Amino acid sequence: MSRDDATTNETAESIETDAHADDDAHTDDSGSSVLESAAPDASPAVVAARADDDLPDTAEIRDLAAAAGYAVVGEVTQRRREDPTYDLGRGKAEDLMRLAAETDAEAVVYDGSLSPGQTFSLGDLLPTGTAVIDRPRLVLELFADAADSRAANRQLELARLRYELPRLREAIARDSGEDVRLRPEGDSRVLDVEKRIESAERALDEIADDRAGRRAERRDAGFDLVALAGYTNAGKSALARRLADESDDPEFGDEAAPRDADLTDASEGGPADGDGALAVADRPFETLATTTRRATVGGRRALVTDTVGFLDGLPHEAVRSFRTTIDAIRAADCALLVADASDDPADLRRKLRASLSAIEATEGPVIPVLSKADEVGPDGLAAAVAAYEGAVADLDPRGAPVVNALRSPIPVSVRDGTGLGDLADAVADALPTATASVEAPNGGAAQAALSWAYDRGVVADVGYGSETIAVELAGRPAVVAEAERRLAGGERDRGEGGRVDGERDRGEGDDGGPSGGQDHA
Ligand SMILES: Nc1nc2c(ncn2[C@@H]2O[C@H](COP(=O)(O)OP(=O)(O)OP(=O)(O)O)[C@@H](O)[C@H]2O)c(=O)[nH]1
Ligand SMILES: [Mg+2]
Repeated sequence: MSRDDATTNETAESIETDAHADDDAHTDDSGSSVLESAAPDASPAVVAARADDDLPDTAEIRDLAAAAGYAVVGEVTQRRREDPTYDLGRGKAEDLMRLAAETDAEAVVYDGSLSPGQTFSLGDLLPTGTAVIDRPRLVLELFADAADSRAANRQLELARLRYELPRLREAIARDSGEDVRLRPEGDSRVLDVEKRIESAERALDEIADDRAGRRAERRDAGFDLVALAGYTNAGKSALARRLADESDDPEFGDEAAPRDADLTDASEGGPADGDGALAVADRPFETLATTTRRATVGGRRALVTDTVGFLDGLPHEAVRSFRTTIDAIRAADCALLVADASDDPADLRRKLRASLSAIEATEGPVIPVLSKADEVGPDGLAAAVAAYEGAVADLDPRGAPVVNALRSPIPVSVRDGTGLGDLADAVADALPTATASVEAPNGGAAQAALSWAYDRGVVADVGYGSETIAVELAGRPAVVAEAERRLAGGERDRGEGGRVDGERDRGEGDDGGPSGGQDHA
């Protein structure tokens, strides 16, 4: 059945084997067909999806399933409103059961969040041994294979426990029937999971506190914090590599980076939180932990943090579990929201909406980056900008105040260098900046202060008079104020920065945390 045929009537639905491998498929009597070639080590799975208004597009769930090690051997899709029992309508769920049996599927990969009740009902309907993997569970499986740092493991554990808890409650309630002794509340297994959730939350709080402390230290050392955010596979890591001071990117042909260029988050106890590798690949969730590297952006000394990608269709709880990513984006002095300009505009809009909803709010400005600009012509770029504007219009600023922090979108290609200069200018413009002019008697003290200021990247110009030096300072407000104090002999108190001009000064405190007041375009 072709997709066009299927969409011609109101209850359009379809059952197919792998549409991308039609050559290998034969059609049987029931209208479903069987795919005969699957990777030998991959588990056969049938993909199922339902959408309210249109026949669902299964490209993304297929990619995710493949990345998690499934070979998609068939597909069942339906346009229909949600059914409370199976999500799919009963007839369609029975079709799914038959197709799963026919293909010996080890799993049904469901493109959506199933309630615990729906998961169990579908599991009961499917052949024994066919697992029900909904979208959030698929993501947990993907991460389970690769999480190898303390933070990533804790986040994964928390997401998994939050996912399991309502399902455990449902299982106990189902077993109990009329038996009042078997009630989920008070059941030792439920209490145990609740306890483990609390402990995982506490552990993550500690990691988050450590990271906040480290952000403050890095700001005190004069660094601007720039975070790369965006949907999975948008091109974040490729851009992070490009911005990093010395790139070791084999794909884009730059020279190798010495390891000490990486600012590892080694105290997290694992390599994935900052081994500096910044892996780039055309698959979802290549990056599973945040990584921070030094960069010079628009003349500013910055630390660029690459983050874990967002994904549409995950419950809020699951997204919240990935705190290190969310925190890094929210607390950055400037975040770059990377979106793939070569995506179909409807997909681009959906992915941007999902990313912005997950971010919710930031402390600093957000620069939208339309990546992979080399893959689209001027019309494609215009369509991407329109999709971006559509996504912003879709969101309510009360629920997602981040939309008020957005600057103008910038098309960028890491491959051919398009837009990188514009991006650097935009970042420099978005970062909190103060300027000051100081004249100090030339001597050992002034030279020491000057060297301190150089180390923190805030010296814009130095003029030598016969007995004085005139220093122009520009950079992070707190650092400029401190440099000015040191140059002036350290007599004045910190707060009385005197001639700090304070353009776009965000009133940054000594802890380096921006405290509001920034102007958003
Ligand atoms: N043509 C083109 N491809 C790009 C560009 N930037 C990234 N890509 C490709 O896009 C794919 C995804 O890039 P990544 O940098 O791994 O994307 P990501 O956002 O870090 O993805 P995750 O870590 O999986 O969330 C890779 O195949 C890159 O080679 C670009 O400027 N042009
Ligand atoms: Mg990445």
